[in-house]
Amino acid sequence: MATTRLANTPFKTEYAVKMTCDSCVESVRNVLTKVPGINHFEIDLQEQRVVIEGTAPPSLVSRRLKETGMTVIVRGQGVIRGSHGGAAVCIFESFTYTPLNKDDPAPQVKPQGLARMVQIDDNNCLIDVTVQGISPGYHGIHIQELGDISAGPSSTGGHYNPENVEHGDLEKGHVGDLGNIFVDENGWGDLVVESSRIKVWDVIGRSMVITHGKDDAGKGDNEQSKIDAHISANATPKFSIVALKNSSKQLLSTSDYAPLDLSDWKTTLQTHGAPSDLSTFVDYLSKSPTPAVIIDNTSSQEIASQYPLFLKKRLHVVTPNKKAFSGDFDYYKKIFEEAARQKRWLLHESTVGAGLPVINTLNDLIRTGDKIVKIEGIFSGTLSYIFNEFSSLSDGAKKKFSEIVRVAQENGYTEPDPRDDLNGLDVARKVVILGRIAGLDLDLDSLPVENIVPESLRALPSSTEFMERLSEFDHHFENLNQTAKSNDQVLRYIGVIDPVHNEKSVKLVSLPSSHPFASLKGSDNIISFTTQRFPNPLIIQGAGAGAAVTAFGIFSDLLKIYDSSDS
Ligand SMILES: NC(=O)C1=CN([C@@H]2O[C@H](COP(=O)(O)OP(=O)(O)OC[C@H]3O[C@@H](n4cnc5c(N)ncnc54)[C@H](OP(=O)(O)O)[C@@H]3O)[C@@H](O)[C@H]2O)C=CC1
Ligand SMILES: N[C@@H](CC=O)C(=O)O
Repeated sequence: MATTRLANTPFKTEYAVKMTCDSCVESVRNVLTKVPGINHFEIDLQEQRVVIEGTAPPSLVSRRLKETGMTVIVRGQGVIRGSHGGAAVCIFESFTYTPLNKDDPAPQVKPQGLARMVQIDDNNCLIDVTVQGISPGYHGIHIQELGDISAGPSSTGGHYNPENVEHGDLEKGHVGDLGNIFVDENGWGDLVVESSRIKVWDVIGRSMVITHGKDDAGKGDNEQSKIDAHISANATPKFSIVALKNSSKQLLSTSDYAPLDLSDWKTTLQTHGAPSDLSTFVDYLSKSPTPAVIIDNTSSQEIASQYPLFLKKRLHVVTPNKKAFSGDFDYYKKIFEEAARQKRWLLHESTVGAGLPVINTLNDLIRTGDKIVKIEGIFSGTLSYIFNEFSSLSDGAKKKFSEIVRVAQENGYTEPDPRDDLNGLDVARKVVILGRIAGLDLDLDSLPVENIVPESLRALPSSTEFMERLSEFDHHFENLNQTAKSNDQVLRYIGVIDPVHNEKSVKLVSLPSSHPFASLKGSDNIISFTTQRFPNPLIIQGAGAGAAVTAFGIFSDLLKIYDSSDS
């Protein structure tokens, strides 16, 4: 079954060869006279057709012909005498592909392709695959067990594996393991394989899937490699981190964009990192042979102001950083326009509610034509945690306000400076972000925000000093709490957007215990969307701060890019 072995029975193959002149014909003739197993051939310049009879495998013939620089496609095969063994065609379409800008006059090439399968004799099946519009590099290609493509690759089952063996290569792996197709920098790729294990009549009615990643042919150093190399239709894709930076140092991988060793990344970054330089960092990423995403995990305005540059350099952007989306309104519009122009994603699900699907839900409500009546919620994990701990109607030993703020900081809920939570600015930013998505021309200056940082602590130069002195105000917060409690109420810090009555605010309120916001736990956020379709509000609730859930939100944005990315 090796690709250069001659077939047992002579057969006829027709190739489309892009020949433009007599010298092309001469080159083809030269090649064909040297390939073993060719009994007879005819070359037709006008029809750009070459017909070959013999036992030479088409994979070998087409490889040799392509070495002349001409485009070669296997057009069809058949036996010379006697009955035909059977043939089938599989058309590749991208299940998840959506052009980023449907109005673009020059939309990206839609991923598509074709696999022709011909049973060239009783034993050998020839599969000839051509694809276009796929990201450059190697992609695994498999015949799948099922032909159900109703849910794209995920409904096609596993690799076709009638011999019940481990995942591997064409020789010994699943019968459906065809190896990898190589796609060039223009998005074109082809592959010709011959297999004595595949029979056309066995695979008709099944399906084929081309994966985003390279197939490791079962040679990976993990258990999954023996099953599907982590690239089956349902597997979570793997991303490579090839560049890393903080405000002082950066690490870039080598010219082959191999993943960085992250086992002790903090030390490696500190000890081996080069001085931080955003421009070399972005240049390096922009030259990646596969689609690259820059993840801005800072709260830096400086980084947020560089998004147009990232997008121009054809990088997708994913971020939990609220600055770009809640700052200057013109800049906000500009970055989305640039993203559309460059056909890059600019995703920021975790800017509101960390990993909770808040922005997605709001976008979906609006895109499907719903009318937003009111959005209100507890948008700060920090303030939720603080007031859930500090203000409840149950009795029992309570911690002081300043102690609770310290725990919120230790748990990673707070902004780098907790005053950015307590002053309401972080909630205000989230309210602005949601308001803008809902179509309001909203900005931070026009939003009434209640700042609960005691006045004399606002100008302190460092967050450390602020934390040291916050206890001086424990009695002030305790008084607020007792007043609420005496009315059977609890303190909660909420944000409200009411487009119908043009009201918006961010404030500390007292709510009765029956209110859904009163019974929150931990650092949970709660966001309630009242819409025309949802007069009883659609409510999203769950942890709204902390490393794990924020990383989940970022990861889900990455998956969205992965799912749509063939460019
Ligand atoms: N924590 C949470 O629960 C959530 C956070 N977010 C958002 O996520 C972002 C990060 O928050 P968090 O991880 O808590 O913050 P941290 O302060 O813990 O981390 C910020 C990181 O950004 C780096 N950084 C700052 N400026 C630059 C720069 N100019 N270039 C490169 N790196 C820089 C810092 O590096 P260095 O140490 O060198 O300064 C640090 O590593 C913020 O925008 C926040 O609002 C969103 C949802 C939830
Ligand atoms: N500090 C923020 C983190 C997320 O944006 C919060 O407490 O919610």
